[in-house]
Amino acid sequence: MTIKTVKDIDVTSKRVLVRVDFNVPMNSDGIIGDDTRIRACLPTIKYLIDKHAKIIICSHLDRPHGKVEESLRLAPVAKRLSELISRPVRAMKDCIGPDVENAVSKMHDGDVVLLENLRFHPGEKENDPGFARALSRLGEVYVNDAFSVSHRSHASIVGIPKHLPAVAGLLMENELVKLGKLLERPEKPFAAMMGGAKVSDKLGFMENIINRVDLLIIGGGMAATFLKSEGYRVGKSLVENDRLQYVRDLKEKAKSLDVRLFLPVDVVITEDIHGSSGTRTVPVSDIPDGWAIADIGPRTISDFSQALKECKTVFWNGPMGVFEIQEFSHGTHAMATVMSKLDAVTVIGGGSTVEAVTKMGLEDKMSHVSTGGGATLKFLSGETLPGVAALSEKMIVV
Ligand SMILES: Nc1ncnc2c1ncn2[C@@H]1O[C@H](COP(=O)(O)OP(=O)(O)O)[C@@H](O)[C@H]1O
Ligand SMILES: O=C(OP(=O)(O)O)[C@H](O)COP(=O)(O)O
Repeated sequence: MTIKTVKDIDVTSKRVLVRVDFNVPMNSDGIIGDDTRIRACLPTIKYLIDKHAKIIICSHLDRPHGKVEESLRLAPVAKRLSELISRPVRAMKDCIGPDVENAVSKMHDGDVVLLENLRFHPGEKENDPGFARALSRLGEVYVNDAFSVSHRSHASIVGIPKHLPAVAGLLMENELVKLGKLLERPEKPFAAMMGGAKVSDKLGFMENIINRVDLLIIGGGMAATFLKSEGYRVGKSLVENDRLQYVRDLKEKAKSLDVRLFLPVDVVITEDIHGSSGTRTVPVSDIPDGWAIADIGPRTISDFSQALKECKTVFWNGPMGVFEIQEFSHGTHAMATVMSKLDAVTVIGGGSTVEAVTKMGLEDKMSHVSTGGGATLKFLSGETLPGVAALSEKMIVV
């Protein structure tokens, strides 16, 4: 499939609606913890500025469940973007409606506006046709530069392209080219290391990636569901109780495909995942009721490190523990350090995983830092992302 990019169409003086993923870590004071995802979109935004387009940017932030949450407004992101491109970025109070349409109609060439969090409207997640239509009225051309959310069939991803010429942004193009190479011929052994907290989403993608990898390494918030499926007591750890049989089936499939599965053998536990109480390191068989897994333990770090050292290709998505809290960051830091020293193709993906690796200053030691977590996992499973399928295809003249 050959898709059109922003360079294949005329954007000069046009209203260009750009879907990005500015879902960045931000605290309650609006301080952005890691701006990687904003910087990643700069090539597209700067290209459009150079071409004198009118640039209307839209994004989600976190998961506000279809209603306004003051702490999830995008104004701090507009401020950061403005600093990065050294020009004003107007933050709108909504993403659709007469005020937005009015503001957009008054834009000059080279102006940049950032619409409010798309997920304040339930229509975004529901892919409501009316919401998609209202968004599409703002632009004359649509650019998808949000690779990391293109696994979601949301209105701004698959709905808008029904109404506007739809092309890929330069970040999207870069992700597809780099990850496409990995997908074509991954040098073996190929490992996927999975962690993080979006357990049910990522479990869904695992049954496909398992066909491609030789090793599957499970840590972070994914681990407890696997351990519980083997009969371990996991206290109040993050568990997807309705996916236990799915996980058992997945393990059977791994066995039949000769995929080696690595699970934690010891874990760091806590009574309070937010870090205010003490911690203990225990074998996975000794997790008391009322305690939760917050990180992988030292024996597990050693096992996982040994396993990774055998590999020629490694994809890692999802922190090994609640890395935002220092006591629970050792597993994530250890795996990042090991990956940075491997003689292998190393790909990391996902907002939190990239944040952890960037904070350690190790991003340049990886072969590719993908903005996507779930999206990258789905792409590397060989599935077409709905957001990519929705883009206009290039005509190849033979
Ligand atoms: N054992 C665990 N229990 C609960 N949350 C965890 C655990 N391990 C990691 N996490 C959390 O997972 C979150 C990131 O998950 P996720 O969004 O799936 O990763 P990514 O953004 O890299 O795709 C982090 O905020 C981290 O604190
Ligand atoms: O952070 C994201 O994905 P990731 O956690 O897979 O890296 C994207 O912004 C998608 O967010 P979503 O998983 O709430 O749809």
